[in-house]
Amino acid sequence: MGEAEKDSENVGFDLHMFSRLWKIVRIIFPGCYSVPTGLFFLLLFLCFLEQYLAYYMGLVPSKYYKVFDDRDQHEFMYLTLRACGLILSIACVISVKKYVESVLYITWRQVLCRALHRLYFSGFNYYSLNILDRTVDNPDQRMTQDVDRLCLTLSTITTKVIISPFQIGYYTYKVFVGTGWLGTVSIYGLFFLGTVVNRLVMSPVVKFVVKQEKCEGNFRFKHMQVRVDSESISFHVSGLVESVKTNLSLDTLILAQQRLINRQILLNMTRYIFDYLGSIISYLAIAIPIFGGQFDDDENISSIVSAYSFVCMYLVYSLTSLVDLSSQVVLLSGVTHRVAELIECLFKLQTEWDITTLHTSSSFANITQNLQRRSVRGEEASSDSNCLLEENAEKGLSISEDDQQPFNIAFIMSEVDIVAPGSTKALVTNLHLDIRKGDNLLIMGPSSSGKSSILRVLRGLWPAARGTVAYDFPPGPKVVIFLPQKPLLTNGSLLEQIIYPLRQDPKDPVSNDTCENILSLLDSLHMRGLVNRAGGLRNDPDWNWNDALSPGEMQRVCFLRLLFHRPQFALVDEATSALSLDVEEQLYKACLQHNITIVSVGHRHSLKRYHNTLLTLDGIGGWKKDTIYQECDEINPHSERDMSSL
Ligand SMILES: Nc1ncnc2c1ncn2[C@@H]1O[C@H](COP(=O)(O)OP(=O)(O)OP(=O)(O)O)[C@@H](O)[C@H]1O
Repeated sequence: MGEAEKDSENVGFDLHMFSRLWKIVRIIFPGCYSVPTGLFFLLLFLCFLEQYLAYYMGLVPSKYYKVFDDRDQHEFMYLTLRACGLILSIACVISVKKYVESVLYITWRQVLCRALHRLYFSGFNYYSLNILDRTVDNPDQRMTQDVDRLCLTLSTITTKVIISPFQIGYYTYKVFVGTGWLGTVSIYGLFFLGTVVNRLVMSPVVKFVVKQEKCEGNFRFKHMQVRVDSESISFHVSGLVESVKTNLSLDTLILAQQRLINRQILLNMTRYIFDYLGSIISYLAIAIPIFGGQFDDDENISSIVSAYSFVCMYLVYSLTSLVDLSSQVVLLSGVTHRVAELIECLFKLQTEWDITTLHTSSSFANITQNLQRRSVRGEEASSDSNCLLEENAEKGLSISEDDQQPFNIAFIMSEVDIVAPGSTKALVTNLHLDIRKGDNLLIMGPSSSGKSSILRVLRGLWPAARGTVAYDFPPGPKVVIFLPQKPLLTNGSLLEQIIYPLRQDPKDPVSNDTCENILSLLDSLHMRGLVNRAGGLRNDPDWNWNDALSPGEMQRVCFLRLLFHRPQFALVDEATSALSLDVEEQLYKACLQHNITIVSVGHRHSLKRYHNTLLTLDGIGGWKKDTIYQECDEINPHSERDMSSL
């Protein structure tokens, strides 16, 4: 059983649930003067007002009894008018209360989701959570559906829970005055019995809610897979396979729902038993003073019974409505556990990320300072690479916040072992590598030998199993850009694809000159047709770019990012594998012309022409570095074609 499964087995309606709920409450109430706090107190006020009006409304029937007994027509008219006023006020208060409740629910949802997004998109938490750390299932579902249910349930039950003590206290006093201690105790006895039975029945149901939510997430994910990969599935004519698998995840979900429903039978049974017992017990409570002779024979029993039965019933109602909340509390407990688990995991990843970032940048500073010291001492470098490092250090390799400043070294890897997550076998061992300006590096090797993994470790997605990885440069596309193996296209216009990872600021739109540059870049790659298809550069065609473009077009669009941003370093993973050699040459030479230092991962030998160092992995942990000697004109970006347009 996995760690995640063990955790979902250990959930219930207990102290752990309350401590997790408290964490969430601290997020959804960001401060004393925040909107959610204001809305919450307004809601509380409306709830009290509703109760106040309900009390007077409840006494109206008993007053009618008295009016009829007295044959008082004038009082009857007055009472009717008063009742109409009360009805109008209570209807207004309840509808405004429901409105505020809904606004509070969506405000909480926004606050909680934004807090989760902040953590999720901080550093590489989204990557770690989805790829590396598997302790939390379906984070997407937790942030969408579970947060929604949590906020909705919380907004409907919190005020009930808060005003209950006041409501119960007041009606207990009234019942005690009317029926004495025996009536009060019998009502309370019923409530405590109901609470104990409910607590026993409720707690085991929580884990079934958690399981059902998990299956719900898996089911949705399966549908999402089919949506994203519909073309590939169609090529395999594998609709039947996907249909079977989707039905399988549906069946698992239905089974989980059925199990939950089975458990809920008992919960509902106890709930309704206590509901109906409640309606009887109020009359039993009134019977005590009546049969006990507390009222005189000539007293108007029917109006007294009506008045007392109202307070008794209201006390019973207040108590049983707490018990009635059990099914909502079960749901709340289930989603609280799921959302809190996500928050806890994100906090853990955030802490790890902060430590790693601190470690890598301080390692970088230490390494570069050591290099400087060594060069001052005049130590002889033992290898070519050391010579170069020292050369760079002497030039004053300072890491600055300014992304326009030239960076001589972007990354340093020293004695690094790379191990894939969940594996024990090293893909690459004792790797020494520094990515420095002007040294275009090509990484080759058999499939699965760990070529992309080197980029993952450089990017900080995977930790190095041993050794030091150091990098320290400002974020943003002007210093370093990575192009992953799978082209990444976002939603939005063609312009947004090319300026990615920057985004259009609606207040400061991309200038016409920049658009002209982008258009000429697209022209030079014969991609003007795409601009027309997308309805213009700035137009959002509202399509899924991954479905709308061919793999070659996707690679060309992604590569154009490099030529648009012109970073100092570009680390590209098989970014031209779907392109013709012609286009590959055109793109690489443009990069060289713009003085972009390239680190490429690839299989094609044609790539050697654009690099001067070759790192070859042997697939069993070993590696070697060689210099690639070029014919002079081979790497001359101007030799064959004028690249100025790019
Ligand atoms: N997220 C992951 N979790 C666990 N193992 C992984 C993960 N990603 C990759 N691996 C494993 O790491 C190994 C190296 O993968 P990598 O992507 O670095 O290979 P590669 O040399 O780039 O291969 P190719 O040439 O086929 O792209 C593979 O065996 C792969 O299965």
